[in-house]
Amino acid sequence: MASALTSIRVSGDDIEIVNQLLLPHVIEFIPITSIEEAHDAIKSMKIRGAPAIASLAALSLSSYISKALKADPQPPFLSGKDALRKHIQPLIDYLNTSRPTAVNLGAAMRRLSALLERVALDESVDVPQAARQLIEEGRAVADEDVGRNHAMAKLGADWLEGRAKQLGNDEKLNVLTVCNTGSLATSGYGTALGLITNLHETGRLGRAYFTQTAPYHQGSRLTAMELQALKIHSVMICDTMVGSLFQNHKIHGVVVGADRIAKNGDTANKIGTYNAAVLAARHKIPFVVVAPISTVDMAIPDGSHIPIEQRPAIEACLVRGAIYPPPDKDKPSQAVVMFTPPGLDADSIYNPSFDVTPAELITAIVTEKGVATRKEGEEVFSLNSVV
Ligand SMILES: CSC[C@H]1O[C@H](OP(=O)(O)O)[C@H](O)[C@@H]1O
Repeated sequence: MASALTSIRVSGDDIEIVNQLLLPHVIEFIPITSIEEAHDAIKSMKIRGAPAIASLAALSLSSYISKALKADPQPPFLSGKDALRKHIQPLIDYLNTSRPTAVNLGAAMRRLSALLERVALDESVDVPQAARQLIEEGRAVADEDVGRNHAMAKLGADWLEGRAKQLGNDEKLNVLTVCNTGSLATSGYGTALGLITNLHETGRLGRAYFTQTAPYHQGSRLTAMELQALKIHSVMICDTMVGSLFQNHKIHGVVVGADRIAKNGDTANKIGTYNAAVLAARHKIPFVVVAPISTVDMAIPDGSHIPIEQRPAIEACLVRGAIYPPPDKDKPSQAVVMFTPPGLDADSIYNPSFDVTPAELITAIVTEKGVATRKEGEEVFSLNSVV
């Protein structure tokens, strides 16, 4: 199978991430040696993608505890259960502030907080054992990701093929995706891009279309690179061309990832997803969300409760070059081009990083547990069977 790119590399306590701000022109792995560096990498989008940022946050906590134990078998925060809880919980809370919309990060941090609470209260577990359990749990968050991506990819691919056949289609499937949901957005294989990869590997894929996904260009910079590495024949379109594509080409499905799915199925995903969903409904094209169970937030009733991250105005003004971030006085970058006249400031730019697609525009929601569809005449989902 063709190699795919890797978002995170782990060797014992050592963590490296590929700096996604430099892709596709520069492939540079940078070490993440502290909780603060992990937080910065997520916030600045050196690493992005809902599952990938959850994995990095969890791994960075594991590495922190493991390295502290190796440096000093009795670090102060291991002097007792209370000290452990008082030291570790603020680190978990801090990691959770790095980006607001993707719920996978919050789910991973809640999972580690719950374990911390359990071991702190469990008198049968001593402090070193508690520390080891936290280390293992953080690593498990990342390790579990690839297997579930393969599972949801197959479930989604099989469902999409079945739906296409129901609609009288026996050709290979042409699908459109938005943003990047592959190995660079996860711990491997991907979610929506995993579904496309499964269709390719099983000889069921016609053509994969993807949008550039301005302003961060996850499509033209990252998805293009991943599909090339996977040797999948694909076609890139500008975000504004989705309607024309649907008017002039046979598309059997739109498959996208998610950052947070509300209890009723409303889904927050990369900006531009809602546009594609409205156009897919107009053209009666199945619209499929592919995401792990950790993306579903059953605590919120609908999409109006999902926090939408507003990104810095400067990011919306740049034509992506080889080198990002924007040039600064110490390191003038030769590759970044300002796309707008100077002087545009935060009040002149609207730059939400995500939008919310209402459940009524979504045909199916796929997790590693199954495929949910809306009941006939229903505008919302019941997701209990897939979480
Ligand atoms: C499987 S990645 C999910 C989700 O994350 C991406 O956002 P970002 O690149 O800003 O982290 C995009 O919305 C993907 O669909």
